[in-house]
Amino acid sequence: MTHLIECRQLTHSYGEKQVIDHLSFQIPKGGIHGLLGKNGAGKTTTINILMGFLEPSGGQCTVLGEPSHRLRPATRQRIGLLHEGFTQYDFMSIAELERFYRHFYPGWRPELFHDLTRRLKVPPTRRISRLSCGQRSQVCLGLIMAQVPELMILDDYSMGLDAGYRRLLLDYLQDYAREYQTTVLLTSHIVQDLERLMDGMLVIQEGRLLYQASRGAFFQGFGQWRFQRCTQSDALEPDAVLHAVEHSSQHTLVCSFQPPEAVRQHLLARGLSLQGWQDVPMNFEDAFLSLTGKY
Ligand SMILES: Nc1ncnc2c1ncn2[C@@H]1O[C@H](COP(=O)(O)OP(=O)(O)OP(=O)(O)O)[C@@H](O)[C@H]1O
Repeated sequence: MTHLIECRQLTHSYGEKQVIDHLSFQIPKGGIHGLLGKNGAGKTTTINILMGFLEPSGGQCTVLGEPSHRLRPATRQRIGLLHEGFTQYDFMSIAELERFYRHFYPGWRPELFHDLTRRLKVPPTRRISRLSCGQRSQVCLGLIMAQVPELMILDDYSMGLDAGYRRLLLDYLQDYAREYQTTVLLTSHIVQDLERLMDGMLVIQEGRLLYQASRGAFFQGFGQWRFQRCTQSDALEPDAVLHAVEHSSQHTLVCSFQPPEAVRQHLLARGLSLQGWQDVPMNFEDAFLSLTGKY
């Protein structure tokens, strides 16, 4: 099996509203993959389908080689899921929860749980319900790491985490994925964190696949340029070459997956003079916003 996840023409509706629209993608074995999109794009719904919590209205979805809505318990054991920092059994203490979980996972590594939770600086006898949101997320991450799953799905893993712990986790997760050969699929709204972390990215918009590529291919292939705004540039619209067009008071900004010279020629052919033409460097957040649109 070369792909741990395969979705083909997936659709899903809540009542009349279709929120996943013929979504097809594959996640190969190995690496850290970002599932990105704006609020309401369909990320959590997709994860709920992958985990079998929702049966898709149409299309196929296989996870670890099995249909996602019919995963066997033994297959589920190979998947570690973080669901927006949520943990059941919040009446248990941190130590009780670790003892409870360890029975379900043959490869349980208590030292990985303790390694991540000893930084909490709260006693292990503290109940989960008495922890802050970020502390609870840290316990959840410890529970998932200790499982040493083949596939780790982290939905909004950064929820409630402070900057220091997020940084620690990014380094930890990269080493962990390499050492234990775990394939990671994650979502986060803190896209600048993902720039260093991800090997591959998958962007969904209104339930459809907008873009999938390796991180390197995205940065190499996607560019942004600006030039002086004029009457002709005000009339520009996205097309086969221009992915997006925006205007500030004095400039027009265009972004594209085409090489700079092809974009220039495309604009010159439309009669633009391209005065002050220059490349606009982008960090990952800029590039993500140019790809998906700001609002
Ligand atoms: N149980 C539900 N019933 C009806 N509509 C729902 C339900 N859950 C989600 N939706 C709608 O489905 C769409 C996709 O929601 P989803 O939670 O999958 O998005 P998301 O990409 O995870 O968003 P966010 O980044 O805000 O967490 C949204 O328009 C949302 O309002």
